Amino acid sequence: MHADIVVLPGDGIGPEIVAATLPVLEAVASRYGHAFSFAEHDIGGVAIDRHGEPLPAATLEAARRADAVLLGAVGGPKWSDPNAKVRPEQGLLAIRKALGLFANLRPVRPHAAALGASPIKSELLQGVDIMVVRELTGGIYFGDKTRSETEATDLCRYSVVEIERVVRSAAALARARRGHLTSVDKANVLETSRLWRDVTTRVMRDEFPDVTLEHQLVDSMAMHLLSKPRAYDVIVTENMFGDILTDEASMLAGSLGLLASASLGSGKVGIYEPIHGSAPDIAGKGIANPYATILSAAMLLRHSLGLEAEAAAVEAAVSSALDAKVFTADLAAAGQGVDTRTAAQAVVDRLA
Ligand SMILES: NC(=O)c1ccc[n+]([C@@H]2O[C@H](COP(=O)([O-])OP(=O)(O)OC[C@H]3O[C@@H](n4cnc5c(N)ncnc54)[C@H](O)[C@@H]3O)[C@@H](O)[C@H]2O)c1
Ligand SMILES: CC(C)[C@H](C(=O)O)[C@@H](O)C(=O)O
Ligand SMILES: [Mg+2]
Repeated sequence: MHADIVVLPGDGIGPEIVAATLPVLEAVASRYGHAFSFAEHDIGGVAIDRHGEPLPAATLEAARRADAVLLGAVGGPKWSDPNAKVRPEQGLLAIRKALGLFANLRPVRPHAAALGASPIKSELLQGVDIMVVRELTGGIYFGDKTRSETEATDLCRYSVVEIERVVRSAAALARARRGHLTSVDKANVLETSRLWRDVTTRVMRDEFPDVTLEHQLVDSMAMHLLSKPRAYDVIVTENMFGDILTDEASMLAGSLGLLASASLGSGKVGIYEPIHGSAPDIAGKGIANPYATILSAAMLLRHSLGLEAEAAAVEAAVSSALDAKVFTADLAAAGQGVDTRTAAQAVVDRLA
């Protein structure tokens, strides 16, 4: 098949991990007889520097026309002045919203060879396989904001429709997996969470009676996630809770550099990006872990291009590289670790 992939490297380690991932997609294309074309565009801080805005119209237009979007990361100290008028992160939020990507799938599957990198006891991690579905275009991220000399506000708003559609996405995934959905909210305090709980209960009762539903408050969820991670199958939650819980969940896998994501809507185009950020502390050193981005490319093959065998081959190649202890510094023993390109090459070699 032929596919047009828009590539948005962004800032910090973004260009490094994206450059490491494109050869993996090229290797897939050559092994399976596909033709992928890559068109690079600016987003985030680099777009502010070059175009004065974090999401240039040309970037959004290209993304709309593409089959899929592969993104690195945005942001960094250069653009983090609290009084700055425009921020790199606005570009990311704007493209998610503009493309209607309301469901952000973040799989958490600790790999046996990397268990030693996790601060959690290995016996709690065996067999952990969680899919977090984070609502991505609503909630406090997108509500009205105000700021005066003496106070500031961020409005948290959810509509019934916004909750229904993401719960349906998560429940469909649960049905195809182990049949269990955990909905995370703060219904003991927040009105938006009480609506979330009511809508979720109704959708599950009426449309997914075969999927078991459990409600969990977000604070205790943060604890249970580390103390009994095997108890979870699919977790669905609102935007900010999902952001925070998935960075926490990365510690089950051993590194933020291992967690991939797919941002999906009702159309064909999705954005595929690691869950981590631009990692300013290691940017430019060539040592970032590329596996999260490579695994995001696997999700791109699966969800936007429908290439299941190819996606599975990329995942198997990453697993095999991990089995062979091809570890970047975040996974390796102190003072050790291969560079970004070496890790990515190990994946390419296994696909050849
Ligand atoms: N999707 C995105 O583009 C995205 C996501 C999160 C944060 N950010 C932005 O990134 C900037 C930095 O944020 P932060 O430092 O809080 O979070 P971060 O995720 O960039 O980094 C947190 C820690 O994890 C490490 N890390 C992250 N990715 C890694 C990788 N692939 N390999 C090895 N180590 C890795 C970093 O070195 C750092 O120590 C901020 O501007 C933030 O807004 C962007
Ligand atoms: C950079 C930021 C806007 C973003 C988010 O909060 O969605 C990031 O943390 C993520 O997880 O993708
Ligand atoms: Mg985040």
